[in-house]
Amino acid sequence: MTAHPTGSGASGSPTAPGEPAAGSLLVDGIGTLVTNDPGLGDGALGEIADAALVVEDGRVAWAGPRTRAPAADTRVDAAGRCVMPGFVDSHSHIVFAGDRSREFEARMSGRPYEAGGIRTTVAAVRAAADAELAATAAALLAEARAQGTTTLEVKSGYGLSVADEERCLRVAAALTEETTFLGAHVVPAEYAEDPAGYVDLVTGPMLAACAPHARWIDVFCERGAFDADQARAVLRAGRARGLGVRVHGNQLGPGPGVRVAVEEGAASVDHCTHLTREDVAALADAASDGPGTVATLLPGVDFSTRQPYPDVRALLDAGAVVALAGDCNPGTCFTTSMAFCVALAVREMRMTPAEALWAATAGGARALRRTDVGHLGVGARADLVLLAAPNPVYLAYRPGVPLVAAVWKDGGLVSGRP
Ligand SMILES: N=CN[C@@H](CCC(=O)O)C(=O)O
Ligand SMILES: [Zn+2]
Repeated sequence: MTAHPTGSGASGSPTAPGEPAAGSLLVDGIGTLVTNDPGLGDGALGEIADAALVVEDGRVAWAGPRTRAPAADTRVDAAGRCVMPGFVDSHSHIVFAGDRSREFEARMSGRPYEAGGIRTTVAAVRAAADAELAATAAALLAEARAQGTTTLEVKSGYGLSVADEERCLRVAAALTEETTFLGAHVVPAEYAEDPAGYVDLVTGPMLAACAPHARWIDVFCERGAFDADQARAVLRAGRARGLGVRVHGNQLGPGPGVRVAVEEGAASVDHCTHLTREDVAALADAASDGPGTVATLLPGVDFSTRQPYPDVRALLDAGAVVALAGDCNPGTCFTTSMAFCVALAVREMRMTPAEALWAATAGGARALRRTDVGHLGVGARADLVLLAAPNPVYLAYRPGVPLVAAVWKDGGLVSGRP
């Protein structure tokens, strides 16, 4: 660290928006610092009151009480506000085209959500140019980032042909390293009479074209999409190509999604709206044995589809690892706000504010099997959020209010102003 010998902050102007910090950066005067490192501070969030944090080379170099802070080349004054790790949103479908607001309107008038709505977006994506897909996705990524998301997973799944899935993944890979091949989202209309043929396409030529752009493979294991055997075939083919596996499951009703995910060693099973006692036990067992399968809950989906919320207390009481993610998509949840999801999880699912914030940061990192994000321990990526609030409880306490004042990614200011 380029530290100065004084204990007080060095002088220097705050980093200009978009510019990476040159040299070391001291963020001083932090009212509450959330580190998610219980070795550094109080509780599961590792909270430190009246704190400071030093960034160097894009990583956290020091975190602790401000009275002991080393100086640095540049200083930012948090003026008593909260600093937390950036949100790790481990589930999104932001590469799409078209508009489904009328489908939402119909749903709010009583029509149930059905997986078939996905095909509406598939038709729009197939008709859209790459540049249109890229512009929409980049705008949504910027929107998410301005609200504190510093790691965002992005799936394909609205192309459902070799060429369209491949170009959706190329668009995603230009935005994030957390890309997921979801050719097995639903069976497209042209394969309606031959679902087995579509699984062969996904596990064969489509996977071959998409794997170079993807880190993960995913499957929607649900009535109306893919059954347990089809899901296993998809996940195994992806794993054989070196992809990590994840599953959409138990969204629309009880089903085999969780069981398949745990048995196939998936990093995460997402939705988990309808769980049996056996599902909860399987997720808890998985958590006690190796990296496990994280239960990723998507409360924005349950909100926007008028579904019940998952039984998160059963999961937490049993010892499962829980993440919260946004699932931004045009059909079931068109939000990029992780703060909104945290507020829903607290109010509607009865998570404590600390549980919800952990799940939306460290939990998301676990769901992506990442150790460099989701916390602010020494060595972590300096992905920071400065809140216009003294502590993180405000995320749920002031729902719907834009509380994110500034966002740094890898130590560089990418949104807002300190
Ligand atoms: N459940 C499956 N896929 C998306 C929905 C996509 C859509 O309806 O367009 C989800 O995560 O909710
Ligand atoms: Zn999804």
